[in-house]
Amino acid sequence: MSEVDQSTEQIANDLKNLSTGPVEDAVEDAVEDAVEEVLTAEERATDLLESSYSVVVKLADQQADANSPLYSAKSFEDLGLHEDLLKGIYNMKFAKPSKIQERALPLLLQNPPRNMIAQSQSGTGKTAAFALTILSRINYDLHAPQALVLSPSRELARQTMEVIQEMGKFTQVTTAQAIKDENLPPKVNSHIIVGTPGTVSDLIKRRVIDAKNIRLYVLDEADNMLDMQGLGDQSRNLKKLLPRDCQIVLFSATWADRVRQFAHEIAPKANEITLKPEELSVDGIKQFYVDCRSQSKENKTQKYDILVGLYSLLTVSQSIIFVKKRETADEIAQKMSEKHHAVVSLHGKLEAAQRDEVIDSFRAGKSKVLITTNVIARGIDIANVNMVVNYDMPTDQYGRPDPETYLHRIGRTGRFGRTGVSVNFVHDNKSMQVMNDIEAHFDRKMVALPDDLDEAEEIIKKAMKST
Ligand SMILES: Nc1ncnc2c1ncn2[C@@H]1O[C@H](COP(=O)(O)OP(=O)(O)OP(=O)(O)O)[C@@H](O)[C@H]1O
Repeated sequence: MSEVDQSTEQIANDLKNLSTGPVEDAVEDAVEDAVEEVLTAEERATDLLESSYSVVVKLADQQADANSPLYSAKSFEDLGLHEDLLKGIYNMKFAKPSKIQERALPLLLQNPPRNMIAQSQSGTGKTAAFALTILSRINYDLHAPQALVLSPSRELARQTMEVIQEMGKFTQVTTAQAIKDENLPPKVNSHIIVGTPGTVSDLIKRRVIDAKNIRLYVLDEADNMLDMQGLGDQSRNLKKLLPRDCQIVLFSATWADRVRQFAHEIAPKANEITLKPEELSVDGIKQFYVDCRSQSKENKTQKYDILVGLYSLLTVSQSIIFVKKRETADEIAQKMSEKHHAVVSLHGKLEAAQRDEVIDSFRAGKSKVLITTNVIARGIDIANVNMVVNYDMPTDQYGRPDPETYLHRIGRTGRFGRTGVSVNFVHDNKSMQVMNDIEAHFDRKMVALPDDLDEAEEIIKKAMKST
């Protein structure tokens, strides 16, 4: 058998291994469903450029010269980016690279390309780091997919696509979104594809996307995707369809130890940028909690009343309320709307078009309060969100504290040095324990708010201004 035949056969086998089920919303459904199923079974958790966090850079190639000016670039020009990209960056009002951009870009852009596993706090500009890498590596004369970016939700895929388009505005780049219900031509020849894993797998399987020229494979929120049952396999199977020398780039704010091992398997010999857990909290986000236990045994009602009591604060700017179940999101949204409070809900059970409508109106500031599940806990970047409420503390499918999800949720505020406040609702001893464990994990104290809501409001308002 010739080499070409062998690799064709390998690809055919790999295609068979890709999930053939309804994979559309696999990642987000997995996040939501896992939690919901177990709950039912049991009866059912400034200026950033001047911030002081330290970054540890581990070079896979120990011979590399860590003192090279490339490893400590101070401006976008120093990175040797093409003029068209510099125009795009400055058009977006980026004056200087953030720390992760400064550290990651020289490693990402080196030749021959090296894999990368990178970590940086939420809202610190990881998207631009991989977007610039992709835009720098595209051969614009070749009209074929050359970079593949996977995101865990359609909302994040759409947002990432917009960033890439804006950054590449002065280039000849062409892009395509591989998300549910997107109208794509029978053969996609755009340079860059951004999508969710299920849809991308399906399109490659149906040969709508030809993977043979892909030279960059980026998993954004990579720990999330690699940690999900089935989806880790899906991401790995997808990788097998890509050329051997494809550069694999994994980004996230969080990397639980158990996931790191998968990361190294999918991105062998990767350069690595890591942070310690205690460096992960964004200083600009002030973290509070309300103890709902003290006032009523009817915890559910009590939580809801407190949320409604905080409504004027929620609408000072924009806010996101995270709940565990889709039903809770809808229930609260409906109850609050009946009281003429302007809130919207977003979760994986909505139709694709509805989801787009909800997030677009929230992004445009037309709605001020968004009630949602973990489906948009990651990556969503909306500058005006200055408050996040954990109506239900984040737990995994076994009911254990989920510090990673906590960090991503609260990271929807305090973006790129902005002001942010997060408020956790504690309604029983278990949720208190979850919160205490998360506090311990990040070595960060959460401040108790007084029972008196007026007083609590004053404290939060002050924190919103002072951070
Ligand atoms: N160098 C820069 N100068 C100014 N603003 C920047 C720069 N880099 C990124 N930003 C802005 O910072 C915000 C956060 O960036 P981004 O969404 O990439 O964060 P992230 O690190 O991916 O966060 P998350 O972990 O939540 O996904 C965006 O609004 C982006 O436009």
